[in-house]
Amino acid sequence: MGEVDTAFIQDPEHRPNLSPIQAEGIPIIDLSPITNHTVSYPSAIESLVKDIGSACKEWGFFQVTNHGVPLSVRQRIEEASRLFFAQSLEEKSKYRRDEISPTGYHDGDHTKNVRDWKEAFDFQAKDPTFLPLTFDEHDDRVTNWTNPSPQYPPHFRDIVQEYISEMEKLSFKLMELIALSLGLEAKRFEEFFIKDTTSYIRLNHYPPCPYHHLALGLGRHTDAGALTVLAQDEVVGGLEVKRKADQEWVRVKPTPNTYIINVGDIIQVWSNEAYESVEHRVIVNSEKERFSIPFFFHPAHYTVVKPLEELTNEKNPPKYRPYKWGKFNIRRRAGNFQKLNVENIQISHYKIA
Ligand SMILES: O=C(O)CCC(=O)C(=O)O
Ligand SMILES: [Fe+2]
Repeated sequence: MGEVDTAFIQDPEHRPNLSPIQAEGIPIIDLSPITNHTVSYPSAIESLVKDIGSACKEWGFFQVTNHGVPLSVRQRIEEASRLFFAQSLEEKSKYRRDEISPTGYHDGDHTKNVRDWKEAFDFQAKDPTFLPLTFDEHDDRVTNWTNPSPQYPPHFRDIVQEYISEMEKLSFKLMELIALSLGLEAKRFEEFFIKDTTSYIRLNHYPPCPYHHLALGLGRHTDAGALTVLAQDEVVGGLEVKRKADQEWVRVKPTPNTYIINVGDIIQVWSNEAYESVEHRVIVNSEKERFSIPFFFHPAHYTVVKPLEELTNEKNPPKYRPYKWGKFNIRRRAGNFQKLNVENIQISHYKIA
């Protein structure tokens, strides 16, 4: 990534704190009541739903154990990610994302107009994925995105696809628990994700950064989708979450074979802010590289997102105007591509004042 480049330098108030607060409080939730089929007491599920509800309310984040995702599937994708990024830039650039085909390799992302110290590879869960061609509200044209197929490492596509299907299974289960925790039917959200999902996986590689005190691996942001399921590197931490209780950045300590879950902007809107999509960011390390793999669980592009009727009433009127998910999504992704002169699209733009 070359020499010191001012594009990476964060404003002083957004620079990392070099003696971070380690988060003890981010709840670790044991999913065995739903993954272990011998456990079928309603009371076990009931307390699980309660724990998920409190975590979503208090943190917007939680970690899961006994999640049912085979460790071997995770190890295979982690290995594939390492092998892919270890190649030369020339090789990786053969699979570079562009405005026409926005999946694949990229290393020039910006978050809030500051460049992120990382490289990444995006892979859609459905191939092809249908999305609006432009973010112009009046343009109904739809396009399809397909995934590139790197030659190396061997079986890359199969490995990634196998992992994605595990992530989808887990996400459907989590959405059921979240629905129950909001007092809704377990399958309330299912219809939005069954057909034409726009979910995708991102392989992230954060190389060591010589000016880690000035730059970030990924600038502060909320996730735009419904849910994110993140596999964080087991050794090199770096994810920081803005603690709702006091607005301090706290570091999420890596725990082997757990997934970090956070609710995204869509759940914030559906729940009419019962649950909030919390800001997070990634710190880089001066010596060690770090890898992570978020899975972004996203509905079909034509989904109109708005506060659910069951969760709003006269006393608690809708806090957001309806918006089309696909338009919002591609506008956000376009903003990450390059430096814009305007602020990137945020969910707050749809807030009813
Ligand atoms: O790398 C991480 O730990 C977090 C990544 C993330 O927040 C994102 O890609 O949206
Ligand atoms: Fe994120």
